Amino acid sequence: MFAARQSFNLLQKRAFSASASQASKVAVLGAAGGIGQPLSLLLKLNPRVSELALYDIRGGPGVAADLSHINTNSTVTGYNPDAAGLSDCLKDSEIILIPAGVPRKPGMTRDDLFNTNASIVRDLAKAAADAAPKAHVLVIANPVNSTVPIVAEVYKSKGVYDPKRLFGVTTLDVVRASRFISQVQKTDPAGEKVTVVGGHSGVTIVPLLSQSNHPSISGETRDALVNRIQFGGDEVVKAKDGAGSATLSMAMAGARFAESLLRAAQGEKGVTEPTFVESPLYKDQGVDFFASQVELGPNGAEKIHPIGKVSEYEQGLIDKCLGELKKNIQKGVDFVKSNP
Ligand SMILES: NC(=O)C1=CN([C@@H]2O[C@H](COP(=O)(O)OP(=O)(O)OC[C@H]3O[C@@H](n4cnc5c(N)ncnc54)[C@H](O)[C@@H]3O)[C@@H](O)[C@H]2O)C=CC1
Ligand SMILES: O=C([O-])CC(=O)C(=O)O
Repeated sequence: MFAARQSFNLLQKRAFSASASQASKVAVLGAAGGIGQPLSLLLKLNPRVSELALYDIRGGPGVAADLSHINTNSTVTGYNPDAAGLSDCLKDSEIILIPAGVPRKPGMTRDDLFNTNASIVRDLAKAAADAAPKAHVLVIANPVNSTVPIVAEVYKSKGVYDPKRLFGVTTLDVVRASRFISQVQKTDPAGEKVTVVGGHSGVTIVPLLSQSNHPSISGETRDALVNRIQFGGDEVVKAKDGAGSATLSMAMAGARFAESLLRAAQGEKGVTEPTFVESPLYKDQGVDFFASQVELGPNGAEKIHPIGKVSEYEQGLIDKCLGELKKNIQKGVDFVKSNP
């Protein structure tokens, strides 16, 4: 408790000493939702954020008023869909996070969300491309494997696509991977770094345990761990029993990714995060987007790291991933072509 209070005080102190030259406006679209609210809270506590702009089809101003009483320096403004609400929210943003969209219920796959979320993401992408074409766009709404290509197609159609500034947020997969492996190995998760590549659903999530601190994990232990990382989202969907999917852990993961981008934008070198981006790694196999470790810089994705050495077992997982991923990506591209 004492340690938690100490680190919170430290965070507050840093908030008050953040320099004005580091002004960064961050917009959250879907800010009143299960992810949007705790994500906005974490961003309000981040001293690198100077202005927080919160948009939702309902409830944005309420969440903003609540957060605006927190005694950190950033301003918080809420926006409704009326008048120029969305474009005012987006204007001058450096980062746009998109958790807008419906979550899963038990028995559903992420792809089952496509019919509802594809058009939500397409419309928000249109507004973002018009109002803040240079912002970094962080797509959280599922199915990420398809919603990221949707944003890319919208930006292309408006002539403003920069692949270095579009990211599918897969941070939760590595957050889970490090937690789950620490539970098996009885270690501190803070020291466990597990690379997870591919996409963000079921078999497209490929943990590379051979590159972790525990490369010798094998047999049933390995299989169970890989399965738990691939289907970790289902655990939460089942436990919430119809009330949605991961929100709090996702908020932490999204805030971590935004913080990494801001650190990189503010000049820090060597900042890397795993993320689903347009990638050369498997383009020769017709897979244009792929998540891997990416070095971030002021202009976004500076360097896409190669996968590195993988075991035969992991190569099998990657092969399975690529087939599914290719279909998911194509579905997003086709959607925008037929529903511009
Ligand atoms: N990338 C990832 O790792 C994860 C992604 N997700 C996804 O994030 C999305 C959001 O999940 P939750 O926050 O739990 O859902 P939620 O239903 O609690 O919140 C969604 C919010 O979006 C808003 N919204 C709907 N249409 C909108 C529009 N056109 N413009 C602006 N706001 C709009 C709703 O009013 C609501 O406040 C889901 O698609 C979910 O599958 C969830 C967890 C992890
Ligand atoms: O499982 C879901 O539907 C939400 C999600 O993407 C995750 O928790 O990884």
